[in-house]
Amino acid sequence: MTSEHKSLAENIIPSVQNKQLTSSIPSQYAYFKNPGDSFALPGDGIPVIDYSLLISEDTDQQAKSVSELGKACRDWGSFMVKNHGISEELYEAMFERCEEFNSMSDDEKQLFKMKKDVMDRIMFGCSSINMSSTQVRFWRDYLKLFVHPDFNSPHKPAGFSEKLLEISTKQREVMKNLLSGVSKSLGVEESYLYNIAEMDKGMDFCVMNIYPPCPQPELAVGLSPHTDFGLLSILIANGIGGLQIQQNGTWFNVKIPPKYLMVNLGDHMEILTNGKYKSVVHRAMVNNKTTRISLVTFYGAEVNNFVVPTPKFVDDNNNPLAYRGMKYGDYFIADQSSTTKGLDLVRI
Ligand SMILES: O=C(O)CCC(=O)C(=O)O
Ligand SMILES: [Fe+2]
Repeated sequence: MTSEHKSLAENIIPSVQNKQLTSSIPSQYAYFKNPGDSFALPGDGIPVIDYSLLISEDTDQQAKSVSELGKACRDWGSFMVKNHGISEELYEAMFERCEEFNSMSDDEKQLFKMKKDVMDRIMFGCSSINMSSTQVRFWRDYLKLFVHPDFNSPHKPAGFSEKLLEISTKQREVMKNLLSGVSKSLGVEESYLYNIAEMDKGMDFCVMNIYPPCPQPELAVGLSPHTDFGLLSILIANGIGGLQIQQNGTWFNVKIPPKYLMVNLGDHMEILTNGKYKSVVHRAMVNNKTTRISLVTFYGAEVNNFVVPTPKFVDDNNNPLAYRGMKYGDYFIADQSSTTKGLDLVRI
């Protein structure tokens, strides 16, 4: 078993479970150089979209919500969603299963490690997926799953797969309505983004991030700054803070209230809109008290869909073509496995 396939718990935590020995992290996990580098302001101004209004039959209410959504996409590239109709109990039950997964022995978890490449339908691992592409290790374990068009999930712990399927199905509906709202906010037909990216056959990629308590949280990082691939990502966490998003160069702490979803616009929203809406830069912090778990689903195009800026958002004067086209599957593979990542793969 190579060390990157072991979980953090197996690699590091047993040796630090005895708290007397736990004062420092191994040097390859030291990310922040200065104590102020992880500073962020309170994210109280992060927009909140009322989903019930977005899908309301009342056209005035809906138009108001669409306009707020457009502003959130332009100003932040991210927003929270309330009144989405998915029960808090379902998410709580899911996080219980996530904790059970985390408590399984390393040998059990290794059943799900990457066997071939980043297109493996189920992948468990530690730190980042391709160790050679990041110099510093991330303080996290992950379980990556393709959940659409075919649904994949570990067969244990009991109930994990059932709860995840229920969440995937319900969130897909929310994603579809959010894309309708975003399309309307762009002045195009409501099914525009969904159809152009062939989202009915779209690749939904779900990642469970597990960030164990860290003895030096001011030095380590759970995930370094990045943007997500796909049109948008829906993120929930087990009530523990750690996510930070960047707006105009300033970092903000995200506190996701229970019953809310966090939504981040992804690179393919930026590409399709030729930069009118930007994917949001974000990172994950760790703490020294509690294991934080986040569950993120990246909603992207059909794997063979050639994603290219929409002509409507390109003109020779103020909006020259800013990104070259690339097949979604190729972008995903490159982003996950090469040193060139994210929009640098396609920026003109
Ligand atoms: O755990 C978080 O809050 C962030 C996770 C994330 O950004 C990701 O998985 O891409
Ligand atoms: Fe992310």
